Amino acid sequence: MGTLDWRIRPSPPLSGQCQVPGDKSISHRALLFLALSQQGGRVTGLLESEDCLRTLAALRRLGASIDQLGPGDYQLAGWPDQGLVSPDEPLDMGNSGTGMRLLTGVLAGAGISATLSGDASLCRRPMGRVVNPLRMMGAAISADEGKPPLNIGAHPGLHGIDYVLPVASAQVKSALMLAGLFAEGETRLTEPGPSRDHSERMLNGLGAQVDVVSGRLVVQPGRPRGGDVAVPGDLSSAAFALAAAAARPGAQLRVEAVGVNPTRYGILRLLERMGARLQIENRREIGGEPVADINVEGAVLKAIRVGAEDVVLAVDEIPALLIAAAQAEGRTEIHGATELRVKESDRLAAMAEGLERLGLAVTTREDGLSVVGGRIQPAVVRSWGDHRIAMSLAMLAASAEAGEGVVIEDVANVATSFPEFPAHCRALGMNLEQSG
Ligand SMILES: O=C(O)C1=C[C@@H](OP(=O)(O)O)[C@@H](O)[C@H](O)C1
Ligand SMILES: C=C(OP(=O)(O)O)C(=O)O
Repeated sequence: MGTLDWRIRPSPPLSGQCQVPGDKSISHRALLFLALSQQGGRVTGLLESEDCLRTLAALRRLGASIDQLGPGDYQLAGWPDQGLVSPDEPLDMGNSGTGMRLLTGVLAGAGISATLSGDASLCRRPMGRVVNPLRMMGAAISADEGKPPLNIGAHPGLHGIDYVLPVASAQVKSALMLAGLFAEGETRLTEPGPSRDHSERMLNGLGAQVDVVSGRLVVQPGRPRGGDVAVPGDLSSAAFALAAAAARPGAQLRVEAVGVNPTRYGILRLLERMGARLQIENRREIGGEPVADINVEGAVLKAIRVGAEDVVLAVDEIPALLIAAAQAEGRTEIHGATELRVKESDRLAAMAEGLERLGLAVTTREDGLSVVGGRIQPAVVRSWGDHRIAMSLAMLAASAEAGEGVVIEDVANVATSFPEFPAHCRALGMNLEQSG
C-alpha cells in the first residue's frame, strides 16, 4: 500500500488571514485534568486531532464520562464516585508522547493497573524520565529498557518527593505534578530550564494548589475542584505559516487568536532576531493563557545562532524555524537541541536530510545542525512519519524554483496535530495536492 503524499508546486508568497486549531498541549491537559477533577467541567476549542482523541478514548476506557456537545466542545463529569477502573486491554496512546507520559502520572498517582502502549514511533521514545521519579514516589511501573509498553500496577499509596529533573520537560514535570495530586505530602520539582507552564496555569485555574517557591514548583496533594476550559489556537501549528511568510518578501499573513504563552513563544523571538517583521496585537487571555493576533510581512531574513536557552522555549518549532533559516542570508546554527532526536522522529536527522535534498548546504552535529540559506530545488523528500517534519518541508517546498515541484512522502502523521493543514495551506495560496 502506498503512503499518503503531497506534491507542492511553486506557489506565490503566503497571503491571507487564518486561525489555527486548538492547542495540542492544552487540549490533552483539559481532558486529563477535568477527568480527575471533583466536579468536572466543559472544554471548548478542543483540538480533535489523532493525539488528543487517543487521550479522550483512553479516559473513556478508564470509565471517565465525556459527552460531546458540538465540534471541539465536550462536557466531562469529573472523577467517578467509584474511581477510574482498570482496563482489561492495553490503552493505545497512538503517536502521543504527551498522552502517554501525562496519563502515566494520573494512573500511577491513583494506583490504577493498566498497560499503556503506542505506535512504533512512540515505542522508541524514552519513558525512564517519567517512570524513574514515579517509582521514587512509590509507584509500581515496569518498562523494558525504559520504553513502552508501560505496565502500571496498584500500590498502597504515593509520597511526595523533592526532585531535580535531568531534562527540562513539561511532560515529565506534568506527570509528576499529576501523581503529586494523589500523593501524601508535597511534591517539589526543580527544572534545569523553563518548560511550558500550561499544567501549572490550568491546575491552579481549576482549584488545585501549585506554586513556585524559590524557583521550585511545589504541588500540594488534592484533586482540583473543576471548571471550564477554553483552548486557544496552537502556536506550534501557526509556526509553519508564520516562518514561511516571515522569510518571503511579498508575503502578508495574519493569524488570529493564537496562544503566546512566554514559555512557548520562543519561535517568535527567534524570527524577530532574524529580522522578521512581526506585529503582535490585541493581546488578551483565554482560559488563563495569553493569546494574541499576529501579523507578518515577508522580508529578507538573516542567519542567527540558536542556543540551548532558545531551544527549550521553541522545542517543537525548530523544524519550522529551519523554513526561515533555509531562505535567510548566511549560515544559521542550531546548538543544544539533542532533545529533538527523541521526538516522533530524530528531527535533526530528518530535517538535515530534507534540507539537503532540497539543495541546501547542511552540517549536522550531535546537538544540532547548521544550514546555509539558498535556493530551493525540486526534489522528493521524506517526512520520516513525523507531522512537524512534513509540515515544515511542505512550507519550504512552496518557495521552490519553477518546475514539477516537491513531493513530500508519508504525510499521514500530520493528522496527529493539524488534520486541516492541507486546507490551511491552500487557503493561504499554496499549490498543494494530496495523493495516495
Ligand atoms: O507537555 C507538553 O505538552 C509537551 C512538551 C514537550 O515535550 P517534552 O516534555 O518532552 O519536552 C513538547 O515537545 C511536546 O510536543 C508537548
Ligand atoms: C513532540 C511532540 O508531541 P508528543 O511528545 O506529544 O508526541 C510534538 O507534537 O511535536
